[in-house]
Amino acid sequence: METKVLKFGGSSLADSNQFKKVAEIIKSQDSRRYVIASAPGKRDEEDQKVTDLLYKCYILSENEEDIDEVFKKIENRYNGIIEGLGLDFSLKEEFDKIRTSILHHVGSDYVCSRGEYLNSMILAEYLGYEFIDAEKRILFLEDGSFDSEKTNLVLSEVLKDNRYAVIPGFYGSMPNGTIKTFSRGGSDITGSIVARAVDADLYENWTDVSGMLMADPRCVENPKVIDFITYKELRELSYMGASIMHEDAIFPVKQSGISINIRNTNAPEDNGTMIVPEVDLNGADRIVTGIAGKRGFSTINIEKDMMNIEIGFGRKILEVLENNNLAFEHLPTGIDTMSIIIISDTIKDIKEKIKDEIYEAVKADNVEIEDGLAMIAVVGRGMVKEKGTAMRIFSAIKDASINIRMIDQGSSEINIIIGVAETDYIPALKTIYSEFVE
Ligand SMILES: Nc1ncnc2c1ncn2[C@@H]1O[C@H](COP(=O)(O)OP(=O)(O)O)[C@@H](O)[C@H]1O
Ligand SMILES: N[C@@H](CC(=O)OP(=O)(O)O)C(=O)O
Repeated sequence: METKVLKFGGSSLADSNQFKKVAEIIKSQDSRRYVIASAPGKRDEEDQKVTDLLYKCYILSENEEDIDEVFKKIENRYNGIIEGLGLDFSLKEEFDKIRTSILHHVGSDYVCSRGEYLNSMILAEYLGYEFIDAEKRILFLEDGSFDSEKTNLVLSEVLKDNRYAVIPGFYGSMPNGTIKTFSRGGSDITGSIVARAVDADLYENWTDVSGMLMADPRCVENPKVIDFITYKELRELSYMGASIMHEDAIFPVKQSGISINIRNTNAPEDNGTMIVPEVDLNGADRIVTGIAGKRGFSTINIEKDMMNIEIGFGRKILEVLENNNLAFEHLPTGIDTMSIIIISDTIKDIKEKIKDEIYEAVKADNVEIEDGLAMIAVVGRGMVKEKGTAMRIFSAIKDASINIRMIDQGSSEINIIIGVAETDYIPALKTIYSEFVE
């Protein structure tokens, strides 16, 4: 029998009307057997996500402030859904337990995870599916990383006895039993983990847009939908800010070669985007599959005459970063210069320390740290066989009178990354999009 795993994001489960659409989608195919639910998301621009409200309660309680007003808002969200669906079902005992836990200062991960826990209970009740908790089934290791193999064993064992089930997204357990969440947006990862555990034929990721778009719709007007995209391209784009899917959601399905179909809960008739292991390169009808970007990067510029012949120069610099627990994004080099691109937030409080340590480590002539950089990734499997793509990007940027501050091309040749000033970020995205799409 065909098996599909479906993940519904917060926007798809934000109120009872959305729940009804979701149930209709699930019930329309017998193969739609395992459902991962997120916490209720925003109903409109001004609304708040339940995960954010829960976190607010956690902070209030930590500061010994009253949580009642915010906690009431959370209860009202769930009670509104239950009433709207006409269910004879109450979460009162669960609310009391969570409230008491918050007042007793349980960990923030436990508090934030309750959004998906409660929403999944309602959805299971509404569908008549089994509720299978992620606690003790999605497992983390002592160091906080995800325990992929053990989870796969435990989860496949539980799910093989349940033909239809709802599983909360976003969290699992530490070896000592406490709840741990993935980073924000992590229900996408849970969906991928479940798809692997049941060896699904397809992982459907249901959201509020009709697939992965060629650019962020908040920056470019009406971007086109991507029909097919490879795991590798998706990883590049999601890491660089195409926030439709969590950047780590690809790994569990990649191990079994399961495709992901991004679909729109509000337009279920649309085909959406298929994310596949590989597609025939000659089949790529576009050179560029998608464009994504992020603001908030800094550059550490290091100058030293003849650094090019100094053995161990790079290692000494990277050691400074490692000793300060800093990851770097890119490392463009010249003959006597090296630049390190780094996320601004990670370095903001230790800039002078890092500069001093680099001076000390390599006896540099000059070290400067510059903020305000945005990075844009132009990604496409079609770029490998096409000449002149870089030239087209650069001339489009030049024609828009934008200065390029950094260039990096990955060795797989499926992406070109450029750095521009944050103020030039949106104009640069727009001009690259119109060069390749319009
Ligand atoms: N390249 C892109 N394609 C589609 N959506 C994108 C892209 N980049 C950013 N987004 C944003 O991602 C949103 C969907 O992700 P998210 O809010 O996490 O949904 P969900 O609540 O369903 O998990 C879209 O509404 C859109 O604003
Ligand atoms: N509710 C969590 C996890 C999640 O994945 O949500 P969503 O599917 O709405 O992005 C968050 O807001 O981060």
